[in-house]
Amino acid sequence: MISLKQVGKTYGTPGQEAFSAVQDVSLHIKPGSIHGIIGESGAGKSTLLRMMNMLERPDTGQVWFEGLELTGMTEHQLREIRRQSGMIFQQFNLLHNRTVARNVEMPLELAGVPGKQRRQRAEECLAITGLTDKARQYPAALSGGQKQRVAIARALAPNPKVLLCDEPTSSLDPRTTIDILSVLREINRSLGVTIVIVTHEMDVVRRLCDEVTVMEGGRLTDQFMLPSRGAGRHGEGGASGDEAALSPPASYREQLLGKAGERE
Ligand SMILES: Nc1ncnc2c1ncn2[C@@H]1O[C@H](COP(=O)(O)OP(=O)(O)OP(=O)(O)O)[C@@H](O)[C@H]1O
Repeated sequence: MISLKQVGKTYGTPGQEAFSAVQDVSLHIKPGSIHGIIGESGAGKSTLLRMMNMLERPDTGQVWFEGLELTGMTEHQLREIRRQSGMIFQQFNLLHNRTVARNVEMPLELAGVPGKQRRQRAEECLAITGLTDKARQYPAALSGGQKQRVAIARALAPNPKVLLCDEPTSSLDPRTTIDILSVLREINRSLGVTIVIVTHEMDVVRRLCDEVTVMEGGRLTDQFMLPSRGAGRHGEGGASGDEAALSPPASYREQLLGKAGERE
């Protein structure tokens, strides 16, 4: 699905000290999987995610998407590829002067899809995320969890193969986090959409992911599969987001596999 081959990214302008945000990372995202990228603040997780659809161009290495090498493509060529990869963010990024339905229609408008088709697709996507009754509301009238559902519906509108999720639950309370994770899980299960999710919360990985990559100081320091997603694995709490954020990266494997193992 997506392969990163020895990618690296350095930030900085001439005259400033360069900062190496990601170094020599190789990673393969399997089709149909839910892949977590976990690590502390500044570890390079978002940069890595944004390189997957070339919103951030790597300085070194290659990015492959569905057998196509993106690294040499022009912005014009990348636009089509980006339609196949929806993105969602911590802060939802909705347009406040548009209704919920018109937010969801937005990527279709940009792609030149005719109005009737757009409205129909927006309805379908809002049904998938359980927001049919909110179509005519404005974002200001919605809760955080509902706003994120709108953002997910909008990302789904162009029928992407993958959803790239950058800390999608970090501004939500624990109950709403669980709701959003179940929406993502259902999208993966019923529509076959591959999901890549960046998070600093151990519990998000534990509840949702099949495989996890650990980032530390711009480098990939560990990668492992999680036991198959069963009722036991989803049902229990484990470390809270705050505890997880304080955990040293070296212990992610132990904590994730240990906790999952206990419940098996
Ligand atoms: N556009 C930029 N210009 C300069 N430095 C940047 C830029 N974007 C990111 N960085 C730096 O690169 C490093 C990695 O950032 P990145 O956002 O990828 O990390 P992260 O693991 O996602 O962190 P967080 O969880 O806090 O978002 C950080 O030190 C950050 O300050």
